[in-house]
Amino acid sequence: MSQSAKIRDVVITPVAFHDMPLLNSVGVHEPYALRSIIEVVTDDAYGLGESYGDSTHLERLQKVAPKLKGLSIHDTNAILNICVQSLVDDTTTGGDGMAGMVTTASVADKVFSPFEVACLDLQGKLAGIPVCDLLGGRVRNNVQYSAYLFYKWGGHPGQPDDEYGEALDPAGVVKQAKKIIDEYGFKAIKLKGGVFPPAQEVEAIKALHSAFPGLPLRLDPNAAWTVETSKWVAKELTGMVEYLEDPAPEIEGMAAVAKEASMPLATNMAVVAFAHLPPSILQGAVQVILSDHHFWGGLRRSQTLAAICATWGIRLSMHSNSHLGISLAAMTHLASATQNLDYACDTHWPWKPRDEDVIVDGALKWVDGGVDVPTAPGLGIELDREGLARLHRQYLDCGLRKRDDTTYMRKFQPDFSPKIPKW
Ligand SMILES: O=C([O-])[C@@H](O)[C@@H](O)[C@H](O)[C@@H](O)C(=O)[O-]
Ligand SMILES: [Mg+2]
Repeated sequence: MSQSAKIRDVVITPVAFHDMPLLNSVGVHEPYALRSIIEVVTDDAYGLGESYGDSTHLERLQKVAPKLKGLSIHDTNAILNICVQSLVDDTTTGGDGMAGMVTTASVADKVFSPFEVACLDLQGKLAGIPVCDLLGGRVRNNVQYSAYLFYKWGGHPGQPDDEYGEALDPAGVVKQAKKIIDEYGFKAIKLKGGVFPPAQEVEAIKALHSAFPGLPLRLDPNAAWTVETSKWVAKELTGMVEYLEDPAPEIEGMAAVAKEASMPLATNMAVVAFAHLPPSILQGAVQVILSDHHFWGGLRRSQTLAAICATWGIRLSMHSNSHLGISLAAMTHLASATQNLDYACDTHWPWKPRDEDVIVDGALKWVDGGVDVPTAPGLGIELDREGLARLHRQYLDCGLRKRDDTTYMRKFQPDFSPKIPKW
């Protein structure tokens, strides 16, 4: 093994960036979102990964990191094995920055993912080729993302309104969509639901349908509806949405809705690990899987998921959570090199302050609702050490150590219940 392919060090830095009060079925986003930034270091270079920033997840990353020293950046199978073995007794669920919405993803896959991405970044740098080439080569030069709308408060309580302001009814949602689309040029729209009674959210989709005729729409209540309610919504929105995302909980609930819904059902909650695929396929529960390399075990395992989906006629989209530029770069390389990942991907990018990131500006270019796939070696991004230090300082000062949308919501609405299904 050449010296420069050997892992000399792994550095994990927790960071926090400002977030807006976005509403969902489990509560509301806190003023800061947490992430972890992973640097895998060789003698000559570094590779970057990004993951969740909750303390439980950070502890898991820290447990694995020292064991990677001395391994080759090409031996990602050995890295995965170390993750599996180190975490075999870890049966705690959650603790990963998903606020209890995704609870059954594999712990080892979540921990492995940022190390794998960082190794691919290094492999690309070493070979002088972009990560998408390591993944089979780009099939698209620009990866499309959707306008990801949220019901939201005007600002965090006690603070002035943010640049997006309030969106609590159909008119507010349409106004938000116009602002986001004007700025980014998105060509598909997703509304995060599960916040208001379903009839109100149906009205919001109808308002979007009139305001943006022809644009593909999606509604995602994060399993806040019963099977019967889901069937009613599906009927109301026939011909208006390209897919309905996680209307009801669990594979069985989705399967029952799928029997009657006219549109495809999509998920990032019921099917979130390889073990969920057989029962879901057997029951015809979902027609679209929202992949997410952060919990499906990295970029290559996401491509394995893509191959399984292609085999079984399941379509692919991409899920997101609040994230920074390293994740956006990784998502973009993956989608550019995965033929059947052809729905516009989700991203929380517009909700992040433009001046808060850990990568040097300019590498990721938004063009016509998508990101141009970087052509520089590796992920095509560089670490902005000043930005990293600033967001790490923010992490230390903000006091948050896990994402907890429910507790934050209860400060203002003490009787709030995150129980699903709600309606
Ligand atoms: O950011 C949020 O509130 C979302 O609800 C997120 O946590 C979900 O995981 C996600 O975007 C989804 O599609 O379910
Ligand atoms: Mg979803």
